[in-house]
Amino acid sequence: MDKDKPTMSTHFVLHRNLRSKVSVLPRTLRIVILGQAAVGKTAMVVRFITRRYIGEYDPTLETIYKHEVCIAGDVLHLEILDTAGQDEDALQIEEKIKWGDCFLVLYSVTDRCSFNEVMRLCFLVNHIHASSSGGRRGGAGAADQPPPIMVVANKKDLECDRMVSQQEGEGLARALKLSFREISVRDGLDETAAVFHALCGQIPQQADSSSSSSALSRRRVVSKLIEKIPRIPSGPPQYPGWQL
Ligand SMILES: Nc1nc2c(ncn2[C@@H]2O[C@H](COP(=O)(O)OP(=O)(O)OP(=O)(O)O)[C@@H](O)[C@H]2O)c(=O)[nH]1
Repeated sequence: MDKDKPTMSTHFVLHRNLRSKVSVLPRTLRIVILGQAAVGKTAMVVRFITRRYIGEYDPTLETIYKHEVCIAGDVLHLEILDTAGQDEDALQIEEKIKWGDCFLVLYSVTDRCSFNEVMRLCFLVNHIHASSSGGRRGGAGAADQPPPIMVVANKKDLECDRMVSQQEGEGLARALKLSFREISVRDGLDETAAVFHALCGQIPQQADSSSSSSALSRRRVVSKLIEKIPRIPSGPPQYPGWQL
């Protein structure tokens, strides 16, 4: 492998020779990034896809990023919805949650309000997914399970401004029975990539989430709204303010 090649991570890059060894059909996995404004949602997605760190704050208009990864020999097409942290109406957030297969709920360790919002967002995700799977019981497959959610604490590099301890974050995630990571998107490229890796690893192997009946019915409902969100194709878009 060419060490000098500007790729995002050796664990995640899909090389041509690897592609030929993969036996299963690629699956599409939709990840929704939730969290209050300025917690680092856009910085995290862009860091994961391009390795670059955005040092400037530009409030997000919703964007869907597309990216391809190979995890444990399984090719995944990722569609990552970077939501706007600004207030939005309940219907909009519901549509986005219905669109997703799995979720990263972010807060900043320097912002207690963003931490306080985590529990509400996690309950919302579980509630909306439970309702949209039609209350079916006893069915097989991932549609009846709560969707994978990971709680992510960002900006741990800002120790002097810390308002939420790591123990508090771990305690909340434990109470919600969710996985938890504390990271610095600014300082930690590998730990940022590991968040996505771990989330993808929580998806049941047998579940082709892009074609299950409940996923399809959810998506019919939300497709009109989501089509309005700009899509960023693979490859690094150029923004001012990016640093390596
Ligand atoms: N120190 C530090 N700053 C960070 C880190 N991650 C993101 N930031 C900064 O936090 C600010 C907000 O980051 P964004 O990624 O725009 O936040 P967002 O959650 O997408 O915000 P909205 O678009 O309003 O929802 C930017 O100035 C980033 O550079 C980090 O790990 N450490």
